[in-house]
Amino acid sequence: MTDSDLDSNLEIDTLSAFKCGTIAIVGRPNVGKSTLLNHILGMKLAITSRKAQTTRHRLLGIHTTEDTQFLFVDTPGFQQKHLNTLNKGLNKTVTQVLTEVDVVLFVIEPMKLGEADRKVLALLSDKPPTILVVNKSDLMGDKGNLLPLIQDFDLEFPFTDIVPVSAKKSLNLDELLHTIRKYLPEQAAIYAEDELTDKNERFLAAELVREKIFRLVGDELPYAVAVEIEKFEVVGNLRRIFVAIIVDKDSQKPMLIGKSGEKMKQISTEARQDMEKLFGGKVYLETWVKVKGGWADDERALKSLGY
Ligand SMILES: Nc1nc2c(ncn2[C@@H]2O[C@H](COP(=O)(O)OP(=O)(O)OP(=O)(O)O)[C@@H](O)[C@H]2O)c(=O)[nH]1
Repeated sequence: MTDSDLDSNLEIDTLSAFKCGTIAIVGRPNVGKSTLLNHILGMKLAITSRKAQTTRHRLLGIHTTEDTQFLFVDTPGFQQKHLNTLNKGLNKTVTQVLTEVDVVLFVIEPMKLGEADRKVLALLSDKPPTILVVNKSDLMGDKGNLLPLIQDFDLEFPFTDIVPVSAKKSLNLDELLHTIRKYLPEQAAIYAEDELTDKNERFLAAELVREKIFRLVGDELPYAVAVEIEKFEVVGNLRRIFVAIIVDKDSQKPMLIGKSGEKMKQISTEARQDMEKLFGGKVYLETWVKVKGGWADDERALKSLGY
């Protein structure tokens, strides 16, 4: 075997080494973080059980390819308005998560950075490599417009890479994954490929209701809301699920329930449809709102609700 044979063998080894690591997706509301994750995961479920996981952080989704396992971790929303115990805990978690992952994706829309973007940017350190993901590139008519923007961004933060994508149209997502891969450590996969759906259904049902509340009710309420599965019965292919949505104060009830119960109905319908898709069978879902005064300030209550 010649030296050059050896070199090329080494090269093949490095190229095919399996990589596996954690990624956090951050950005101000509405830039398309969830859409991006859902499209990377191929519309598979973007949540997994927090109980059965072996990584330190709560996982949102796993994407496994031939040579890489991408573990997307949750960074609970950064809140400044209401600093109760829960929110303080969440803020601490987000900054901690952002120093512990292997790569951070900072997502923006193709326009100059605004105040809300800068608030998120202020949470980042230059420790894990941070990729600037310019989402919604499909909305940009002339690609040349991106250049002056990129020069601006470069001055604001030492991004390691800049990748334009369209999450909604699944454009350039392969390039993004390829860029992320560069920064993941070489190690074997932590999860089996089918792990994503092999989770506790009670937990997943609660997550789906929580997700709908986040989506359908304004910005302020969700941090004062917890979701408790009171009963979960399986009868043949039918699941009967009874869910209490817990709020802090009576005054928060109308926000959730909406005019003549419209909001609550929408939350339940959309959550039920997702559950049926996920569980592959019919779901009977009953939801109601319960007031538990001061729950967000009571650390013991938080623990009992799984925070
Ligand atoms: N045109 C276009 N719209 C997009 C794209 N990605 C996301 N959107 C839209 O942008 C809106 C916000 O997307 P989300 O994925 O909910 O944004 P998010 O950052 O997760 O928002 P929060 O949950 O509020 O933090 C939705 O209406 C998406 O359909 C894209 O690539 N192109």
